Amino acid sequence: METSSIEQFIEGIPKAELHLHIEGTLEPELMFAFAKRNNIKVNYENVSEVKKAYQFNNLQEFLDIYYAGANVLITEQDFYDLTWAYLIKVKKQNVLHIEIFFDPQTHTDRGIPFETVINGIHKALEHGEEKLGISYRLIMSFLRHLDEASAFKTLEQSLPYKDWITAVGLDSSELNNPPSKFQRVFNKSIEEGYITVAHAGEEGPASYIWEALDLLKVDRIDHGNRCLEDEKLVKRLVKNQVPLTICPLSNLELKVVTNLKDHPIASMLAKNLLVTVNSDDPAYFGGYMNENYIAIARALDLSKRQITDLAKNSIKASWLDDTQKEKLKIQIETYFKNS
Ligand SMILES: Nc1ncnc2[nH]cnc12
Ligand SMILES: [Zn+2]
Repeated sequence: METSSIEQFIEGIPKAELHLHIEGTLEPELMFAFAKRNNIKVNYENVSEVKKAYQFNNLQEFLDIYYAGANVLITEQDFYDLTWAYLIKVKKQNVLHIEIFFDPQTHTDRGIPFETVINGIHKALEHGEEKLGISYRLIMSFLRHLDEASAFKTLEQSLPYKDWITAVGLDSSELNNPPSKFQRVFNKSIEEGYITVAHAGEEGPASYIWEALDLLKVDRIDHGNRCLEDEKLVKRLVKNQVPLTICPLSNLELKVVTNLKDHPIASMLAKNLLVTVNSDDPAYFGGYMNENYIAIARALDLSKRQITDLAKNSIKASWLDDTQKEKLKIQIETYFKNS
């Protein structure tokens, strides 16, 4: 049997995506299409001008452009089309399961009803499951630069759609917005039956990861890069096998790391942390799932065995039921053996 290249191996391996903001999949072409049909002015003349503007020195510089981009999303059809375009992309990348974020406040704060947003996304996800065979979970993320009252209002708005939403998350500007700011909202979310996750340790200190674990009772940490600064924290994450949803190209583009060769994923794997590879905001950071896997595999010279373990981690860290997890892990291992 001819052995496949590492790129071919990555392209074909079954995998799950656990850290993806649907608003971060807004490709410039789609931005212009939505702007045109909704009669909205975009700050750029054309696609290449948009791409040129996507140069960031930190998280905040990215967020400013990302929230401006989301202004073109108005109708249920826009949210449907955005989600559908993402599903088509990941289907081609052998992604079998997705657990994705949406940020309701980005839209409700500009007068778009909560129901418009969730109806469009939910409809596309249902069609994706039915027609493309991609299973999914939806995570409603609170914007941490806004106040607790706004998060509580968003939680209230979500309750009629509880059956469509598995978890709540926490994203946006991390520095000076610690998880503790949202402890009461997260407690109430747990009472309502939601699982919890939070972005922590992307730019913020390791103490924010402790807070996410102890105060927000999170099931996974999104990013978590800076956990390595605290040995006691690493021990806790390893012992409880708390998943970290790592986003290599996002880290590079937002200058969380200066070079992928120095990415902490290598020492995370060595320490037996439960790490997964994800795309975060692929339209802004230059790559979906496979591009992220390929970039990190090339930079760190990962073996097919290590890539297989990362793909299996994505299943282990997901909220699929145990039977489905076993089935998919066997599918991934069989792929490895036949490669
Ligand atoms: N990488 C990221 N960190 C925090 N908030 C975000 N919202 C979208 N992408 C994000
Ligand atoms: Zn993110």
